[in-house]
Amino acid sequence: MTNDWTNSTSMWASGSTTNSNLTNSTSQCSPKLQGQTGIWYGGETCLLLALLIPQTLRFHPQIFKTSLGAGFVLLAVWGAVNRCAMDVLVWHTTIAFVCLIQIAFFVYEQTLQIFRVPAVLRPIYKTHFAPLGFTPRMFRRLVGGPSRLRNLAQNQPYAIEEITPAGTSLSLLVCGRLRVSHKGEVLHTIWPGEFVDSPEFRATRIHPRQPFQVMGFEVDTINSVQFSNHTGNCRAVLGSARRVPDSTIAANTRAKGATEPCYKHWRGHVLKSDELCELYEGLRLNGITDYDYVLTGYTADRSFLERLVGIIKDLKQGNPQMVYVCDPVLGDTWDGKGSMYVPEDLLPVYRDLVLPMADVITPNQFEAELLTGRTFSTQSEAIEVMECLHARGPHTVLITSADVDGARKNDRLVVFGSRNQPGRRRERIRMEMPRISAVFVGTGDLFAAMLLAWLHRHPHDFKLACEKAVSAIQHVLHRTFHCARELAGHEKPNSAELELRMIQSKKDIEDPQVTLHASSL
Ligand SMILES: Nc1ncnc2c1ncn2[C@@H]1O[C@H](COP(=O)(O)OP(=O)(O)OP(=O)(O)O)[C@@H](O)[C@H]1O
Ligand SMILES: Cc1ncc(CO)c(CO)c1O
Repeated sequence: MTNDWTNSTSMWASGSTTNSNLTNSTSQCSPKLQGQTGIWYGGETCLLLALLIPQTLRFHPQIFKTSLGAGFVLLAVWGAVNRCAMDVLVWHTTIAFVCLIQIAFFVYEQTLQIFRVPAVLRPIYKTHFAPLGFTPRMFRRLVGGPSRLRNLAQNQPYAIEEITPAGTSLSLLVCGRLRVSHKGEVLHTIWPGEFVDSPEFRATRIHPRQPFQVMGFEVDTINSVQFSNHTGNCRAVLGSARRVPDSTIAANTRAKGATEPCYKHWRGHVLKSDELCELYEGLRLNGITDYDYVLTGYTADRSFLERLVGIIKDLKQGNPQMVYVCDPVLGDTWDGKGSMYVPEDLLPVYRDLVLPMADVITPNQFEAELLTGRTFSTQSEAIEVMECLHARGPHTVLITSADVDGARKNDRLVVFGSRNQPGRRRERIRMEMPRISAVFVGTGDLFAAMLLAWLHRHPHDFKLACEKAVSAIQHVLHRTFHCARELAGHEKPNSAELELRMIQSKKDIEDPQVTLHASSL
């Protein structure tokens, strides 16, 4: 044993000393010091252990570094007690020091970093992520970045079949429990630490351009007009400018002193009432007319509107639960003066035939006044007008933009809502917001679409549905305005620059942060 030791000592020394030194130093080593073989073997064993521990072991990196460090410490100690090997002492002390730093870093990562992970997420980290080799720092980056913590109130749904788009996210239940049910029947429970997905959902076609489809509705669209672009506010200035797709319109508009920009040209077609009937016939023949909602907007032709009323009647007969949401597009107020931008003979059709069929309507102030024959400039008058509209049929009325009590002068815009549904308490709300100094197009359409979607999601919370609908629109408009200004530089943004940023606002449409609150009246 002692002989072996002497041999191996010479081997260590041979790298750094000459043969004569070697002989010299070996001869100087006292037998007592040579007896420190235990330390040397201990050190070597630790190094061997570091190499041998399987990488699949849970704490492999820690054990590896610790036994490496311990091995080098022992070898350094051995170097210290053995005067013949100062170089061994220095070399191993350095390596041991490096190991020590690494171990300290590990300890810091594993113990201190974990405290920077939100307490509620620590169990998930320990059970799901630590075993995969995620450090707390990586986990923090994950939960702080692409994923987010969502709190659900008691009985608040996580996802609803047919509404929540399938396959857009994967979640892990952190605490509490979720019941999975289908048609009221409980299928199973999801417990903390289990993944939550919507695999049971039938895949819904999602086209991000369509706010409805983003919200999980499947939509069959019939274009009452097929235009190249939005005709915008030219209509409001020109009065009944329908079916005059002519560049002279824009020239005229500017000549009349319009302060806001609009597209100079537009081209396209208006769908004829016969064509509408043909399309409906196709749906009917295939038996695919079981709609939950129908939403109508811009219509430029009296006979088209009359046929539409017939179709709504037919659909309601087939499905008495079907909800008809109508945006009675008639005109708007421009520079304090209201004017119609559809033929005047549409007004009696809307008033006498459409309103009695409609469940929800979204007129602007001018349209509400036309439909009731009453103007309003105060809140109490607005309430009276909404009552008149209820009396004509719709249980839910939203006045999308109004100028009451001098709001316009202060660059503000008011939205009124009223719900008067049998079996429910009557509700009225008011929302007020700053008017953005730009003229957007398509906001009325977006309003009706958002209202339908959020009323569907929150059937028992009218106020919240209105808040979400209007907040979503405001997010879209603020983003649009901001982008348009950047594009326009020092100029005033034009119509093309002010096209609504729908795609960029997908998240705000799906889950709008409520930034505008409604007051109950
Ligand atoms: N300049 C603006 N500043 C702030 N919000 C606006 C502005 N223009 C429109 N909105 C938002 O859009 C919503 C719809 O308003 P808008 O007046 O365009 O509807 P509308 O006149 O009913 O549309 P339609 O042309 O379909 O009749 C408003 O409730 C408001 O939230
Ligand atoms: C052509 C046309 N004219 C007017 C309106 C009402 O904003 C719409 C709906 O946005 C439309 O499409």
